[in-house]
Amino acid sequence: MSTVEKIKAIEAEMAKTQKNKATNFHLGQLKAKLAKLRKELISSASGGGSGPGIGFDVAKTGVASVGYVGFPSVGKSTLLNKLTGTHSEAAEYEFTTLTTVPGVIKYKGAKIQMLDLPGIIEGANSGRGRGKQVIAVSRTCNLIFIVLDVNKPLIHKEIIEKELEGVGIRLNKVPPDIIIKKKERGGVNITNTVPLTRLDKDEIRAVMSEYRLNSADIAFRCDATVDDLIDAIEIKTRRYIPAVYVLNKIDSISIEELELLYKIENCVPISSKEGWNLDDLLEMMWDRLNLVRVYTKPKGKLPDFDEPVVLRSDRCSIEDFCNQIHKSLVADFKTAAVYGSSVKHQPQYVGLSHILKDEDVVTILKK
Ligand SMILES: Nc1nc2c(ncn2[C@@H]2O[C@H](COP(=O)(O)OP(=O)(O)OP(=O)(O)O)[C@@H](O)[C@H]2O)c(=O)[nH]1
Ligand SMILES: [K+]
Ligand SMILES: [Mg+2]
Repeated sequence: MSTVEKIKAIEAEMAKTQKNKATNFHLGQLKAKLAKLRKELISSASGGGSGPGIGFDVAKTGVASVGYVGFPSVGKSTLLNKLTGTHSEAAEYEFTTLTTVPGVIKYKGAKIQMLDLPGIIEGANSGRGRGKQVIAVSRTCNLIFIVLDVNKPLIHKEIIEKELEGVGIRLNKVPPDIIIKKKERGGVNITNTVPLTRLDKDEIRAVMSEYRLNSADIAFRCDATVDDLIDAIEIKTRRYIPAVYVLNKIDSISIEELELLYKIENCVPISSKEGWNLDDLLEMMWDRLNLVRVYTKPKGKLPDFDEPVVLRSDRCSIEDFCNQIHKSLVADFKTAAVYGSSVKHQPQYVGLSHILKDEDVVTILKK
C-alpha cells in the first residue's frame, strides 16, 4: 500500500469508529499513526527534505516572504502583478501559473518577497497537480495569503485549510503549551495546570506508546486536544504560520453579499483587477508579519527615519541589528544607546542580547 492509501484506510477506520470511553485508546493510536504517515508525505513532497524541487525553489530575498495559495484562477497572479509590478502570466484558464513566480514589495521601509504559486486543488498534499511542491514552498513562508474567489463556494476555504494542515502547517495558531520531557525509566507521568476537558488518559497513553515515548513527564498547561498533543510531539515538523484570507473579485458581487463576507475571520475583501482595498490588505499583511523597524542614529546626529533596519520579531536583538548593518560590528561593539518602547530610560545603555521593539532608535558605540 502507498502512503496515500494507508492514510485513506486509517481515515476510513476513524470515520466508522464512534468516540467513547472504550474506543479512546484505539482512536488515539489511529491519530498518531495518521500523523506519522503525513510526515512521510511532507518529506517526499520536498524531495527528501531538501526543498520544494526544481523550478519551485526560489532564492529568498527581503526580510520576510508571503506565499499565495489558492484554487486555480482565483486571481493570485493578477494580485502579484498589482502589488509588486512583476509580470506573472494571468489568464482566464486554470493552471496558468506553473511554477513559483517571485516579486518584491517595499512597504514601510521593509522589502517583502511575494511568491505567486500555481493553483492547488483538493488532494494536493497527496500529489495531485503541483500541489506537493506548492505546499512545500508555502511551508517556508512567513505569511500565507489564502486567495479565494468570492463567486466560488466557501467550502474551498476549508479544502485549502485541510490541505495545508495535512502537511503540518498550523494557520493562525500558537504551538500548544505542552512540555514533554523524555526519561530513561519511570513510565508516563502526566500533570496538568488547567483541567483537561478534551483529552483523556487513554488517548494520551495511546499516542505516547505509538511514538514509543514510554517514559516521559508531560505537563499540560492548556486544555489540549489529542491533535495538540501530537503537534507537541511533532513540533519539529510543524510550521506555525499566520494566514490572511484574501477574498478576491468583490467587483463581481453586490454590497449585501460583501457584508456577509466580512464575518470571516482574518479576511480582507479585495478586487485585484480593479485594485480595490489593497491598502487594507497590505496593512493586514504588515500586522501579521510582526516586523520590527529599528532606526539608526549616528552619534551626535538625528536618526535616519527613511531607511529603517527591518528585523523579524523572532530575531530582533541588538546583535541581530548589528549583523544587519555590518558583519564586523559585533566584534567592535561596546554598548548601544536605545530610545523607544523596549527600554525604561531614554536612552538606556544595553548589551548585545537586548531585544528591540518596533520603531526603537539605536546608536551603537564601538570599543
Ligand atoms: N472580476 C474579476 N476578475 C478577476 C480579478 N482578479 C483576477 N480576475 C480574473 O480571473 C482570471 C484568473 O486570474 P489569474 O490571476 O490568472 O488567476 P490565478 O489564481 O493566478 O490562476 P492560476 O495561475 O491558473 O492558478 C483572469 O481572467 C483574471 O482577469 C478580480 O478582482 N475581479
Ligand atoms: K488562471
Ligand atoms: Mg496564476
